[in-house]
This record gives sequence, structure tokens and C-alpha cells, in this order.
Amino acid sequence: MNDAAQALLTGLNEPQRQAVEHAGSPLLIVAGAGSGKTRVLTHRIAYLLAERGAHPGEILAITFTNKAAAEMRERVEGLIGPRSRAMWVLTFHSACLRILRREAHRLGWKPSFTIYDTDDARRLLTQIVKDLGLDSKKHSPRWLAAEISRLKNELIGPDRAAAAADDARAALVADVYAQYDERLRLAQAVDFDDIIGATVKLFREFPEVARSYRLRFRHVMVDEYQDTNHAQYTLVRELVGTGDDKSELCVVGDADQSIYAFRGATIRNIIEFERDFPDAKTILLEQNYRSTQTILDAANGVIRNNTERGREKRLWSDEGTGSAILGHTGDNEHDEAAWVAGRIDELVDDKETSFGDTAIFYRTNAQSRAFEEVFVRRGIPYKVVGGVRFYERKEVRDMLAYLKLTANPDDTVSAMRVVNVPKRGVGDRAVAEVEALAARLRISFPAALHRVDEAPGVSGRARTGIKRFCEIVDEATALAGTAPPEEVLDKLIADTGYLEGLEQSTDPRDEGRVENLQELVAVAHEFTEQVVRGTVEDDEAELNADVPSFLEHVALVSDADSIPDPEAEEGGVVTLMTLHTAKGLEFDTVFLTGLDDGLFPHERSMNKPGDLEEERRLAYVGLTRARKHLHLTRAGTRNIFGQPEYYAASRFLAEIPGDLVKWSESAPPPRVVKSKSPSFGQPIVVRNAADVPALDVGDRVSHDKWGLGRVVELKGAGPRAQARIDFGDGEPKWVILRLAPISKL
Ligand SMILES: Nc1ncnc2c1ncn2[C@@H]1O[C@H](COP(=O)(O)OP(=O)(O)OP(=O)(O)O)[C@@H](O)[C@H]1O
Ligand SMILES: [Mg+2]
Repeated sequence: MNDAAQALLTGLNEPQRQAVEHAGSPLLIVAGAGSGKTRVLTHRIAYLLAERGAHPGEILAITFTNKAAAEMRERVEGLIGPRSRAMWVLTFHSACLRILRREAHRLGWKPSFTIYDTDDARRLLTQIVKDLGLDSKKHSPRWLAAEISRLKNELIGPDRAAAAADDARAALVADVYAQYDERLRLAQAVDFDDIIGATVKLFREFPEVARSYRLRFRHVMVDEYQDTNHAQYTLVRELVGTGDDKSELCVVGDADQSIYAFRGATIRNIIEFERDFPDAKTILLEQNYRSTQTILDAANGVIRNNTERGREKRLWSDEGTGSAILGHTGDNEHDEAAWVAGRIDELVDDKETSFGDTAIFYRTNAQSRAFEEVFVRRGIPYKVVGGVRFYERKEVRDMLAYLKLTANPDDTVSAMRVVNVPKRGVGDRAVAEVEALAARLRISFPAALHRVDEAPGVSGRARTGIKRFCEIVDEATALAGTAPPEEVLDKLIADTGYLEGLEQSTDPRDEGRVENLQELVAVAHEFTEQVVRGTVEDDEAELNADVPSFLEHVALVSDADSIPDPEAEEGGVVTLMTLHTAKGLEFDTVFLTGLDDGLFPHERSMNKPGDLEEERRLAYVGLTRARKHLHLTRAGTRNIFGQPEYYAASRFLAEIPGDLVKWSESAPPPRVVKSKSPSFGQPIVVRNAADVPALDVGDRVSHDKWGLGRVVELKGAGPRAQARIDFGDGEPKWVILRLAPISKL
């Protein structure tokens, strides 16, 4: 064995080493949390290259979140250097998208097809419910979306759904499903579930295509295998194959951490791996390297109560007993949050932890608010993962809808969204007329907008508005052919008059909206730069600094991606997130909050044993994220619609051996409050193009919020002028001069 390979094996225990060295038959690694599953995957990748002569291009490693994929890429690069760039270390969705973009023509799609996210899909369903004359209260788009998603995750198409429908409800779902798919097709769009389903379809209908990918990816690896659904499982099977040319498969997972049943995940895939792949080998890992024995004992105490568990595992740790788990029952949710804040200050002051190594978990997003309030007051830097996410904000979505139209002229949902945004006199009636025209000509809605003259019922005012809309989109489309995405966005923001609208608004929230648009342009610019520098994940330079690549990048950004990099800021920031986003991550200090029965376990899960077990797995995931300091808190009383409601302690607490937890009597005394009040900034000003300050590189400027800075780079002119300014606090920031509250010194 060569030295590089040898070095990879040291620092692994015996079963881990076996897993890394195993060759040939399919390999399953089942093991509890923190036992090094992900570590085995990354070392295996490096070992394949170092010892078994694999080429980076032959490796496909799949995981569930972009954050996890990025982390895996980083770890592999740490082991083997820049050669890792040619590897596909991706989420299921991005791997499939890459394949689909290349092969779309075989399925009769244009390569520029659009991705509809949850919100787009729901809008389309709302439209269909309306068109079919259904009662949207009885058949909510949300419910229909969930039903259709469930069918897609099972790889059941509209025809099969219709054939299998044995009651009126199922028949109705099948009907809507058929309509929905047809409209997606007309709009040249796919939803999230389709991304996987269509790739399976591609492989099944074109075996030679499947074979070409199989011959390319000789090694396929899947992390968090317990969370695969049927479609993803099938995809893996098709990709790996069963014949003589099959590739090597290695999956790792933990049945106790399966928490995505609502997306069709089934632990069947892990439990029956040996049946699905008859010559499979299974390796168990039992040593946990993450947590103290105390934390493990607590986690084991809880998960032991599940009946559906797959293989029995006995996790142990060498880290010693460590400190006791601390518990606190608040008087209400504010008291709970205050105790958490006090404890964080204490640990940070004692240098036991840093903000960046601290996480707060809760069952539902709404619980973050109480923590945010007290953190702001106490000056604890924090970041919420999830909630109203940047890409879900209205103004951001509006601009992305325009941008999508420049990439896909048939994108119906986007066109409907913004044809009258900002208002240009295109009312519901005009939209209905154009829709009728589209149906008559069998073309997409935006295509029909371009032929509005053939729709006699459209009023003169609406007609003018529609023509203006088409003009804006067409001009931006032309620009998109040659310019990077931020320029196209800039032009759209200017041409649509979106900013002027916000400027005239007296709604204080519109200030934030302007900032969000500015941020969006900055995101696009950053993307372009990364592509140019080659620091975006890059397979044979398929990502370009253009609108379609940018949209793809944006579409794939998931919650977990906004988790801050602890190195980014000294000491980092505390991360607040739901238990679902916490999987695979680890932190020195963890607060598992809201342990009130009815909240966690959630009351919806209490009547079905299967659902309760899923909640318990969620608790297990939460508990096992902690390395050293674990805290369990509850509010006892919570305000629900203004009324105090009393909650009993979560039943999971009773499952933790009592001697492991030290419950506090009262909150630690409040500490000196650091001043850091939320800023309610200046009213926004959108400058006329003529008033944009003339700047040169090197000029000193003052920004209302960020203070003094120096210009390091300039681009664009007139209304689109941007400057990159170094405020001396990390990466220089890009600002749009027309928007930024900036003056030259
Ligand atoms: N043999 C080992 N020697 C030292 N550290 C190890 C070893 N194996 C794993 N670790 C460390 O233990 C921690 C947990 O490992 P890893 O994240 O790979 O576990 P996991 O099984 O994937 O956990 P999860 O189930 O939560 O995803 C990591 O910090 C990892 O570097
Ligand atoms: Mg892992």
C-alpha cells in the first residue's frame, strides 16, 4: 500500500478501516449518531483515488442538504487537494439537475427548463383548482400539493394514479395531478419532485443513457441513506445497475435518525438493503467520537423506547462522562429564552464555548421569536436558519420571476406573478382574456401575452401595460444573452420601476425591501465572481456566469445553507434552527428547547404510534448533535392567541435517566446588558441617476449603517453603478450606488 493510502487509514478504527478498504459488493454502513459515518465516506473517497486508481470523475457522492455537500467537498479537498473538484459531491437534486440539463432533449424538454419551487407549484395548483371550479376550502392547494408530491415520491404518474383511484378523493387528486403535469409541461417547467422522477424516467426509457452514467460513475456513495424515499432509492438502483457493468455502491445511514417520513422517506430502504442488493456487506460502527457518555446515555434512553428500529446498536464513547446535562423549566417562553441567553453568556465568558459553536433547536419555526427578542436585547449575535427566508420574500421572488422569464419565455407561473407587478393596469379580466387566447392557440401564457393584439377583449389600458411588460422582458432577455446575471437584474429593477414604487411607499417595511433587492444583486454578483474564479463547485465548467446558471444556483439553495461559517466572524454567531435542519451537524453546546408535551412531541403526532416514533427520532437527532454541553429547556406555560396555556413536560424528558440531568431552580441572574439595539434606519432614498455620487477607487466614503469605508472596485454606470467598499470588517461589500445611503468624504 502506498503512503498516502496508509495515512488515510490511520485515524480510523477497525470497522471504519474495513469500510474504507472494502471493494466490490454493495456496502452498507449502519451506525448511530457521531460514529464517523460521514468520515468514512470522505476517507473512502480519498482512498479510492490514492490506492485503487480511481479517477475523481468516477466518483459520485450524494447527500441531502447543500450545506452537507459543501462540507463533504471541503473535507475531501482537505484530504486530496484540488483534484476533488472534478468529483460530483452533490445533493440528490443538484446531481439529477446536472444530468437533466444535459439530457433534457431526450425527454422533449428545452435545456432551459425552469424549476418551480414549493410556492410556484402551489400557485399553479391554485390556478387549476379555480379553473376546475373546485372549492378551494375543501380541496386546498396545500393539500393537493402534498398528495401529488406523495405520488411523485412513489413514482406514480397521473395515469396510474387515476387507474388506482378507488374513491372520489383519489380520483380528484388524479385529475388535478394530470392537469398539473400538463401545465408544467406547457410552461417548460419541473417541480422539485420531478427532478428526481424525471431522471429515473430518463434512465428507464433510455437504458443506453443510464449505462453511460453507470460507466462514468464507477463509485456511488450516499450519506443519510435512511432519509431516501422510493424515487431516490430507485434512482440509486438504476444508476448503479445490477448487471456485469454495475458500479460500486456504498451507503451509510442510521434508522434511528430517519426524520423525513413526510417527504416519503422510508427506513425500509436501510432495513432491506441486504435484500435489495443480495451480495451486500454490512458494517456496524459502535464507537461515538462526538459526544460525552452522559449525552449518549440520554440519547440512548430516549431512542430505546422506539419499537421500529432496524438493527440493534450499542453506542459508546471514549470522551468520558463530561459535564451534567442542565435542565430548566421557565415560567413562560420568555423566561425560557432568558435562561438560555444567560447560560450562553456564562459559557462564553468562561471560555467553555463560543457563539459559533452554540446551537438552539426547536420543533417549529415560530419558536425562534422569543429567543430572537432576548438575544437582540442582550447583544448575543445569532442567525436563524429557516423562517421567512431571503428567497421567499416577495420582492426577491418578484425579481426572480422576471429573471426566470428571460431564461424561459414560456414560464407561465412567473409571467402570471409579475405581469402586473408593479401595477401597470393589467387586471384579472385582461389576464383571463390572455389565458383564453393561450388555450385557443395552445401556447403558453407568456407567449400569448406577446400576441395580445389577437385577444379582442383586452382593454386599451391593459393592452398598453402588457406591451410594456413584454418590452421589459424582451430587452432583458436580449441583455441576458451577453451579460452576467447581476446586470440583467439591475436592468430589470430599473426598467420595471420597482424601486420607484418602494420609494414612494410610506410603509416602513419597504426599506427592508429595497435592501433585499440590493442584496439580491449582490448575491448575483458574488455568484458571477465565484464562477469566474472557479470557486463554485464546477464540473467541466458547466456553470456559467449567466442567468440560467444563477437561477439554478438560487433554486438549490436550501435552508441549511444559511448556517454561518463559524470562521467567518470571530467567535461566530449562535445558530437557531429547527430539529429537521440540524441533522448531520455537530456543536459543542446545544440547547434543545420547547420540551413541552404537545409542542414536542407535536400534538399532531400523539395519536399515531408511527408518528410518535418519528418525533422520538427527531429528539434523538437533537440530543446527539451536542459534543460537550447539552441543555434541555421548556416553558411550562405559553401564550397561545394571547391566552396562557399550561403544558406538561415532554414525555421524552421522562425517558432520560433522571441522574443525568441537573434541573435549575431559577434563571441565572441577568448579566449586564450589552447595547446593541435593532436599528430602525433612515428612510430610504433612491437617487436619480444624475445624483449618484461620482467615485473613484481609493475614495473614502461614509455609509449610514456600516460607517467609514474605502472604495476598492467600481463597475456599471449611471443607475447601475456599483461600488465595492471595504468597511474594514471582513469581505468588502458591493453596494448599488443609487440605493446605498452613502456619501463621499
Ligand atoms: N476514528 C476517529 N477518530 C477521531 N475522530 C473521529 C473518528 N471517527 C469520527 N470522528 C469524529 O467524530 C465526529 C462525528 O463523525 P461523523 O460526523 O462522521 O459522524 P456521523 O456518523 O456521520 O454522525 P451523524 O449520524 O450525526 O451524521 C466528527 O467530528 C469526526 O471527525
Ligand atoms: Mg453524518
